[in-house]
Amino acid sequence: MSLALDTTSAAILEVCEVAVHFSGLVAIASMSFAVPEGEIVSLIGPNGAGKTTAFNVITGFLKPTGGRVLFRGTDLTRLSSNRIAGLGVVRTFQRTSIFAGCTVFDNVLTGMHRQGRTETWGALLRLASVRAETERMRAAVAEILNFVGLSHRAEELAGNLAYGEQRLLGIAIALAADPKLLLLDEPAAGLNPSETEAFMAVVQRIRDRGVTILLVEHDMRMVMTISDRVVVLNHGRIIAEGSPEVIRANPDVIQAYLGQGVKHAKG
Ligand SMILES: Nc1ncnc2c1ncn2[C@@H]1O[C@H](COP(=O)(O)OP(=O)(O)OP(=O)(O)O)[C@@H](O)[C@H]1O
Repeated sequence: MSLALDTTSAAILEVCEVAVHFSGLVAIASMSFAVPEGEIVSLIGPNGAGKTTAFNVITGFLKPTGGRVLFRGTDLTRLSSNRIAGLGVVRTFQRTSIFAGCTVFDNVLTGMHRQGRTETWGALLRLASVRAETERMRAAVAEILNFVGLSHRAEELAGNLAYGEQRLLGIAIALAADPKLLLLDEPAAGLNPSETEAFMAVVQRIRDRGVTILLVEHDMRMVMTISDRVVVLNHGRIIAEGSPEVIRANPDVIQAYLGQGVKHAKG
C-alpha cells in the first residue's frame, strides 16, 4: 500500500523504511512516514504497536535494525542522542523526569544546558557559574514558565507541584532545549479532563510558535482535536495515515484500535 505524504509543506522529519528487531521479536517491521514542518502529527495505535520504539529510534536512544531517519535532510541514525537533541529534536518521557528537590525555575534553567539526559548532572554542577553569567537565560526561563502557565510556581520545589503541573514542567524543560521538533510521549497520561484541556491548548500554542510536534497519545479526544495528521501503527506496521476525519472513519483503524473502547475515540 502506498502511504505517500499528501501535503504542501516540507518535511522536517522523514522516517524511511525503519525496522527494529529485538532478538527475534519484530517491534517495527518497516515504517515510513513524514512529519511536515509546523504541524502536529500524532502516532497512535494499540499497546505494543511500536510507538515508543519509534520515538527511541528518532531520538537516537535505539539504533534501528534497518532504515533511516532524516531530520531536515540529516541522517539521525548515525548520531548520538545528545547530538540529535543538539540539532533540535527534543523529547519528553512518559514519566516526567524532574529534579524534585530543585525549584521549578532551576529545573527549566537546567533544561537550557540539556543536550540529552546524560549531561544533566554536568549541567547541574555548572549551574552556579551559568547563573552568574547568563541573565539572558534567566529571562528565557521566565518567558517559558509564563508560556506554560507556571510563573506563579517558579520558586516552588518541583516535588511540591501537583501532577498536572509536573507534566507542564516537563514540557517547559523540553522547551528550554529550544526544540525544532518536539516529541511528546503520552503527555496526557494520568491527567484529569480539565488538565488535559489545558495541556491541549499548550501543545497547540507550541505549534503556533513554530515548533513541529510528534505526539504519541492514547487520549483520542486530544489526538483528534489537535492533530493536523495522524499515523496509525499496528503490530509494527503503518496501517493508515491522514487527517483526523479520515482516520476516524477508516474501518481498519476502527477494527485495530478505535473500536476497542479507546478513551474518547469519538472526540
Ligand atoms: N527493549 C526491548 N526489548 C525487547 N522487546 C521490546 C523492547 N522494547 C519494546 N519491545 C517490544 O516491542 C514492541 C513494541 O513496543 P513499544 O513499547 O514500542 O509499543 P508502544 O506502541 O509504545 O506501546 P504502549 O502504547 O503500550 O506504550 C512490543 O512487543 C514490546 O514488547
